[in-house]
Amino acid sequence: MSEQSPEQHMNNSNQTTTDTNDAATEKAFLDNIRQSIDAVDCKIQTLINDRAKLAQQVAVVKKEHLANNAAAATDSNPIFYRPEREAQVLKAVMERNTGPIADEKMARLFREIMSVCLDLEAPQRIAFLGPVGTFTHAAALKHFGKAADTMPMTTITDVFREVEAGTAMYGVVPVENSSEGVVNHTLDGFLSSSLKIIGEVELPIHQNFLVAEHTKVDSLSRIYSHQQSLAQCRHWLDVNFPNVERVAVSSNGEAARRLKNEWHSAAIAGDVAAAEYDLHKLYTNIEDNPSNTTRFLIIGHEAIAPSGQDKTSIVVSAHDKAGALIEILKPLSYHGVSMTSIETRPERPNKWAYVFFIDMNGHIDAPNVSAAIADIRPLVKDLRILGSYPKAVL
Ligand SMILES: C=C(O[C@@H]1C=C(C(=O)O)C=C[C@H]1O)C(=O)O
Repeated sequence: MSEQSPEQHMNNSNQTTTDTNDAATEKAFLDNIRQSIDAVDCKIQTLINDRAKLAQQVAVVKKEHLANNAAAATDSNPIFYRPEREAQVLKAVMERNTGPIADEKMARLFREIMSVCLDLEAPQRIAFLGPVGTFTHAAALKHFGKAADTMPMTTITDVFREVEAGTAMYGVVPVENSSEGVVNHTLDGFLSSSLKIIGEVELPIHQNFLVAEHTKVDSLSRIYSHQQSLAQCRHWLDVNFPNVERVAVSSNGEAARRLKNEWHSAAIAGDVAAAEYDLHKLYTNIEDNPSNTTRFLIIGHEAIAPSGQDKTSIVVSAHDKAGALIEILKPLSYHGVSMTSIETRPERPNKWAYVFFIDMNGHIDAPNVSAAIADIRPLVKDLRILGSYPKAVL
């Protein structure tokens, strides 16, 4: 170390004193603000617990109601989950929000608080199209919150079966993707099941390029993903990894899982898979179409009360005659009900016969919706109401 003159030393120590003073002032400021944060946290914590206690009171009322109506009850367990009420709570949070936290982020915080409150009333078992880390898993967590007990299923049919059997209380299945179209397995599931649609959830599909800690990024020889995700990132892959083999696997979750034992592979998958398998997001939002969205349905047994902003889904089996579809749609227009989607599926086992899945705005309890459906009934071979449910809020 070089010798310093007394003068230099003095200068240095003056400098240090000033720094120390600045640092001390800053620390005092921060300590002060952090004490205020601690005080606010204390209040928030007490209030969240107050909210949870109120939810427990609601649970007691629900149980008493069931006990008092035991003769009429079809099930020995009360229904704790109320999607229409949850949708109203989330909408109210967004409407009264003044910031600086964005409306949707604030609603997501409340989504998690409600999830924990509902879990306290009764843990919710939710079957979803697995494995863990798929977009359907992300949709289940988005809809029910992280306190829900999510159960991965191998196929869409398994999700329907678990909910029918009561092993799971609700199920989450994909129904349509904005670029790839409808998921036929899900629509067909309703043809052989009496389950209802009790909710919907939309998820923007953002893909990440994932690597593990041990991955040698310079020597990649394989990129795993579900074939739909590989297709959604085709252009990005052509530009960035034109010479690396793309391997389609059964799901994005499976793609992420494979990286555990392979140092020369990468995966394309969403955030839930990255977190679940502890992977690093080397590149984010690599999908070619940034507005790519998938819609999922929540299936269950109960009819849902109106939330104020609802949809109704029906499936009709049309007569095999010219103009049948036009006749079916006329009552919707006559009663001022707006149709949000229509899908056609073959009515198996009848060859060349078709069923139509029709979604419309409004709850079945709304006079115009029930009148339109009443007018459609005599025009078709069969009509089933799949459910009325709150429109996706988040
Ligand atoms: C508290 C209730 O039960 C559940 C929990 C909710 C909540 O935490 O706000 C809302 C609806 C239900 O899913 C209720 O029915 O009001």
